[in-house]
Amino acid sequence: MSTRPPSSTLNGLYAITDSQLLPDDRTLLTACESALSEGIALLQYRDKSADTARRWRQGDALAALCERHAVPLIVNDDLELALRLQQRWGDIVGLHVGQDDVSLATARQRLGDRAIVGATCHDSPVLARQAAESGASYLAFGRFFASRTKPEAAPASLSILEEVAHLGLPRVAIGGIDARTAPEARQAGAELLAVVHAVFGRPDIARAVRELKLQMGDGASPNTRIGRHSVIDQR
Ligand SMILES: Cc1ncc(COP(=O)(O)OP(=O)(O)O)c(N)n1
Ligand SMILES: Cc1ncsc1CCOP(=O)(O)O
Ligand SMILES: [Mg+2]
Repeated sequence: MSTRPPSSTLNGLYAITDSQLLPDDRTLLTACESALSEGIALLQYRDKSADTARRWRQGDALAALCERHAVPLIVNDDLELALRLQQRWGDIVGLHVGQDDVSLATARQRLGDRAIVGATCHDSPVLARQAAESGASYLAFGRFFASRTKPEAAPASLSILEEVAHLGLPRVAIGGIDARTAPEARQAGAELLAVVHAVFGRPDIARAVRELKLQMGDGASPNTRIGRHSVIDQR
């Protein structure tokens, strides 16, 4: 019944925006354009502010950018924003939910079977199984290394990635991923490496993406393109 992408189709670098590192529209869009031009698998819009108008404006502009690059835009936390953007931009828009956000089952039900809906599972095989059963498109684990963006996130061991391999969903590693730690996370089994600071905290974003992809090795080139060569169309 599910039309979720098979695990082999989500693979590569997953860049996540940060409203402190990218404080205004122009900085945000220029930075994301640079990252997208170098080839990322997914872009997440993560804005913790209470400014709904800004989130809609920026989300809409990012969706336009992502559509041009045929890369999915994943909204963090905000189901209503994801739904609004989905109405306008279609299934290029997805959602990431954590354990304190709207439930994965609700998100899946409201966004439909074709949307990418990802879930935070920290370092828990139980949460991972529940997320898989509730329709997650990918499972995110971490933080694995010291994170400048979210230092308070609970630490996790890379061994969780192997433990959940049997679920057959793409595994995301997050937290302190950079060019130095990327090979370790990749070798431990992560299909996707989610990165804030090592992309958007760097002065040359295109170069940062190139370096990370180099360290990720084979398969770091995105293959999640939406459009004529879409994994979504191929499902
Ligand atoms: C890819 C990815 N993985 C994990 C998270 C963290 O989500 P959450 O636990 O809801 O924490 P916040 O990001 O909302 O602070 C994520 N955003 N993306
Ligand atoms: C959102 C989130 N969840 C766990 S760590 C983290 C932040 C990752 O940012 P960085 O790549 O800068 O460590
Ligand atoms: Mg959240």
